[in-house]
Amino acid sequence: MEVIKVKNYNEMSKKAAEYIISKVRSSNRIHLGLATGGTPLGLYKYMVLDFHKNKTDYRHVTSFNLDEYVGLSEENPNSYHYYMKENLFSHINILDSNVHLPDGNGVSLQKECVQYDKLIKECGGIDVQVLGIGQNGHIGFNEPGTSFGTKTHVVKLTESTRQANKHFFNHMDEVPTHAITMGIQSIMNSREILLLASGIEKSAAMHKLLHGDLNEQFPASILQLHPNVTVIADLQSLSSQISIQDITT
Ligand SMILES: N[C@@H]1[C@@H](O)[C@H](O)[C@@H](COP(=O)(O)O)O[C@@H]1O
Repeated sequence: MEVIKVKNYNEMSKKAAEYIISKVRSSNRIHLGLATGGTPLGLYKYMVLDFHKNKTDYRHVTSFNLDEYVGLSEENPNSYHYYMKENLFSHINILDSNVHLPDGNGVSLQKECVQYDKLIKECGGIDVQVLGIGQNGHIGFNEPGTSFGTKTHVVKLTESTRQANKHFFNHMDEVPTHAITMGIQSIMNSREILLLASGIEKSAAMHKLLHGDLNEQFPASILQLHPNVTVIADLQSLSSQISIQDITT
C-alpha cells in the first residue's frame, strides 16, 4: 500500500484529480469505479475545472459507482444518482450510456445486485476504484461484519453510518435504512484502488487500516491484501500515525 501524505483536504483533492486525470488521458478505454460522500467532492471539483481548462476527454470512460441508497428516486437530491450528476457527470463529456450506478429503486433489489456484478464483469472489470473510508472502516456501504467474500448486495445501514450521513438530509427520518453496495469481493476485483481520507474523524480508521489486523469487523482491512492500493491522506487523517512516529523518533 503506497501512502501519499498531503497537507489538507484541498491538497488531497488536487493530487487525487491529477492521479485520475493522468489515467484517463493515458488510456483509450478505462473503467473507473467512483465513490460518493463528502471525501471525493473536491476530486470531482478539480476534474471539472480541468475539463474546462484542458479539455480532458471522457468519451472513452465508463464509470461504475460503488453504492446507492434504497428507496430514493434518481431525482431525489440525496440519491447518489443525483449527487454524481450534480458534481461530475453533467460537467464533463462522459457519455450517459457509459455511466452506471446500482438502481436502489427497482422492483427486485436482489436481481439488480446480480445484474450489476454481471455488467461490471462483462465490461472487463474496473481499472481504478476510488474509495472513501467510513469512521467504522466501511468501504462502499460494507459495514463491519460483512463477509470479505461478498459481491454486490443489499445492506442494512448501521446507526453510526446513518448518523454520519444525516447532514445531507433534512431529518434523521429521511436517511434511508438500506443501500445497495458493491461487495468487498467486487471492490477487491478492481485492478487498482485509490483510497482518499481527510480529517481528524478518520484518524482512528486510518490507523487501523495501516497498522491493524485483517478483520471482517473492520472491512477496509481487506485492502492490505490488494496488490495495488494508493492512499492519499491528509495530515489530520494520519494524525495517529504522526504521534506514534513522534514518540519513537
Ligand atoms: N457510502 C459512502 C461511502 O462510499 C463513503 O466512502 C463513506 C465515507 O463518507 P465521507 O466521505 O462522507 O466521510 O461513507 C458513505 O457512507
